[in-house]
Amino acid sequence: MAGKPKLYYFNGRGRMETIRWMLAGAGVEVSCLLQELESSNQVPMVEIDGMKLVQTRAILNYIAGKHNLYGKDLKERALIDMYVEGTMDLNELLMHYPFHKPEEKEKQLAVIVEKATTRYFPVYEKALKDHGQDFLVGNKFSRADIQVLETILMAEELKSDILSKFPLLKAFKGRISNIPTIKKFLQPGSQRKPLLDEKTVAEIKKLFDIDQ
Ligand SMILES: N[C@@H](CCC(=O)N[C@@H](CS)C(=O)NCC(=O)O)C(=O)O
Repeated sequence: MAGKPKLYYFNGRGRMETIRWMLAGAGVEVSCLLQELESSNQVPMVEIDGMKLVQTRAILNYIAGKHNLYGKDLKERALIDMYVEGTMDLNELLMHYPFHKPEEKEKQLAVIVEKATTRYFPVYEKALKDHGQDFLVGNKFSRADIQVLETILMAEELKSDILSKFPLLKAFKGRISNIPTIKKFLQPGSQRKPLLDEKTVAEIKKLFDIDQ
């Protein structure tokens, strides 16, 4: 039997966090290897099924395909990709937020809130309204549900009422958070990482030579 996937990354969210979410949603346990991470490594890197995979999307696609989280046919996959790519655009802004200078943060938060509430969340709200189902695509739990929930929770950390104009998305958040694998991941002690603190931000900036 193949062992647990090994995750190579720093001890924080970054691009690995969505991979952690995906594996958790699929009910897969992981090992995390932090000590082997150097700035010359391409990360995130995941050792899985005899492969050492880099590139976040390639890793996510593999895990989602392997665990039946990627739709039943090409059309469902296209919809899932569409929702996932949107949420990854927003996630990218949220991920970078802790790295902004204190004096830039207010402006950056306004950009995030504006984009979330006018560009991205309305698409999910409309999809849920139009088909009236519990999940975003194909009436079945998929990676789109996992990734949209991850992004919603990150956005709420910065603005707790960000879903106030999105009642269906709010109900969706409650439903997906209650799926047993996700519920477990949301509890303390899981591999889920907290919002980056200043000390970790400084360490990451140093590791990757980021001057922001
Ligand atoms: N396209 C790659 C981007 C990987 C990436 O940018 N990784 C960051 C850490 S999360 C990094 O290595 N930054 C430092 C650098 O690019 O030199 C992916 O999605 O995995």
